[in-house]
Amino acid sequence: MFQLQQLSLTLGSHCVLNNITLTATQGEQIALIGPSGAGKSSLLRLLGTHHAPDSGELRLLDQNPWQLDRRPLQQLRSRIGMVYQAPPLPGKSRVLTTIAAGRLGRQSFAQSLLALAYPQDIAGIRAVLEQVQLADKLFVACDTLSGGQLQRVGLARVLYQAPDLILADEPVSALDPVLADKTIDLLTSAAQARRTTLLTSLHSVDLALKFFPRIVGIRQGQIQFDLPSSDVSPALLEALYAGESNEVETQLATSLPRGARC
Ligand SMILES: Nc1ncnc2c1ncn2[C@@H]1O[C@H](COP(=O)(O)OP(=O)(O)OP(=O)(O)O)[C@@H](O)[C@H]1O
Repeated sequence: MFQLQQLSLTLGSHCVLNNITLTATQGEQIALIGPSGAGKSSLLRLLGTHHAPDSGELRLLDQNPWQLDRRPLQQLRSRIGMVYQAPPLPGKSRVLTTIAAGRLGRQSFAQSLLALAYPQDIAGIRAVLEQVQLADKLFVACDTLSGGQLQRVGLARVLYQAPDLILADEPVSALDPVLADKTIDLLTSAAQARRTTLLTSLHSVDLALKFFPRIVGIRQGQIQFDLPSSDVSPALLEALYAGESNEVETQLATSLPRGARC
């Protein structure tokens, strides 16, 4: 499904990912945990092809995205679903249209225009909204929703897209604990039903251990452990989260000269 081999990423003058080796097979469900600034979002964005690595090898759905032309790269991206902490949804757009847009990458330009102007599959869109308990919001504009509701619309859009790989970055950060639990349950169940590979960053270690069979701990841009959840001990977690995130960022910022690479 994806393979990262000794991969490094520098953003600005920060070495944000350093020598990452990570593999996932089809249908695997992995939680990514670690302190703030550890590099979780950067790793997800790199897998989502928003960042190109400085060095190392990346295989994504059996392809190297950075060797593809524009059209095949677009097709590859349409097979990846990103769930964001704050989904970049167009405020004036209705929820119905926003969710219909989840499938645009798989359609022709003409089909896409038609689907946006006159969404056909209203029953299918309503069904995914029901899953995130927002069926009553089908026709409302996105800018009338709360942060937690927007997060769930973003998740519904990816469920509707039905991609081969879901990359979720803090998908429940705006939800209360009960709803967060239900939403991660839904995400993992939906992924399991379709054998979709799922990589999710989470600040809640409890949710990670409860729902994910495999846990990857990341700190200062490096993988600290990659273990079955049953093997993640309190000592490992203490070491992973030791110190302040500010300290981590300061160390990364000061350890490299401006413009340096990992
Ligand atoms: N565009 C950028 N330019 C320069 N540095 C960046 C950029 N994006 C992220 N960083 C830095 O990369 C490091 C990792 O950031 P990232 O957002 O991946 O961490 P994270 O583990 O997701 O943190 P959080 O849990 O707080 O969301 C941080 O030090 C951050 O300041």
